[in-house]
Amino acid sequence: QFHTIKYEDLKWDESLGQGSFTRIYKGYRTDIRDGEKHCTEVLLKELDACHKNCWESFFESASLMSQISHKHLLLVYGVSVHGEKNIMVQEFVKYGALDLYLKRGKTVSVSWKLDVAKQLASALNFLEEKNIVHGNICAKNLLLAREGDSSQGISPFIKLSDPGISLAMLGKHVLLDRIPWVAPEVLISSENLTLECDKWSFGATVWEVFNNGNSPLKGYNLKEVPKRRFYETFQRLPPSQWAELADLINHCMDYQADFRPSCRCIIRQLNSLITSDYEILHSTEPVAQ
Ligand SMILES: N#Cc1ccc(Nc2nc(N)cc(-n3cnc(CCO)c3)n2)cc1
Repeated sequence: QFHTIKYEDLKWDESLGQGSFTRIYKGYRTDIRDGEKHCTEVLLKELDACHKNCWESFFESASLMSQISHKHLLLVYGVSVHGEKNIMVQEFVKYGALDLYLKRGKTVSVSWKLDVAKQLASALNFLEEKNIVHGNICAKNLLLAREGDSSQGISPFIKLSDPGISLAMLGKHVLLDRIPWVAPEVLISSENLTLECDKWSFGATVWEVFNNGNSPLKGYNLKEVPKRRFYETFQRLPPSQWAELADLINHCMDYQADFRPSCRCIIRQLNSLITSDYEILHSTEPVAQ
């Protein structure tokens, strides 16, 4: 169900950070194709040795991404096992995780943000049609392959990363850390992980993109108020001043899973968001009059 890659064909470069129970590195993979030696830039995602009991879930995530291909889904070349090391070899996506890109203070236009939302919605629609639940939709798992340039009319290009270790394997504290991306019903039991949960996470991710990568509950992480209160009191994320966008986000983040919109409905609503007036009224950069 996935390609195995020889450890000796991999070379580690700099460390790029970490995910849940994993560390990521820039790296290179040498392979011989049609008699020629190729050296490809790759992203090496290594499962922490102390969580090696999660290796099945780690490889399940790799296998999921290897079995389906879509332009907005990350390409996973395969996996490599070497002693205690479990490594997923992914395509190296040029600009990395979208949350960090946005936090770095890159000003992007409203239409740039809408393009990203539409691309994520099309990836989700593809998964929904195949009845595949991702389970970890968030801006950190959106990878930016092309920056885009609104002055040249070039749109950004994102790829949805692998879901990583499944929620069922993660401890309660990791699940609490995923509020408000994780759907409320999943917090009760990871058995409740369905396609509808990805709609909830989609809403939280669109909120992040339109709030320049800011964490939705930044002020909330105070110790005295446990994050679970956010769900127990049916709270909502601070609404965007763009009413139609706020409605779409709240519709996706409906506490009733079956009230959440289908992907087709999400795509229709995104396409109906007219950027023109909003762009002029609210854009940060001056719009040519
Ligand atoms: N400076 C810089 C820079 C960093 C990284 C990349 N490239 C890349 N390619 C991938 N396939 C996956 C990731 N990645 C990043 N964070 C996660 C964890 C959350 O999924 C995964 N980054 C490019 C530039």
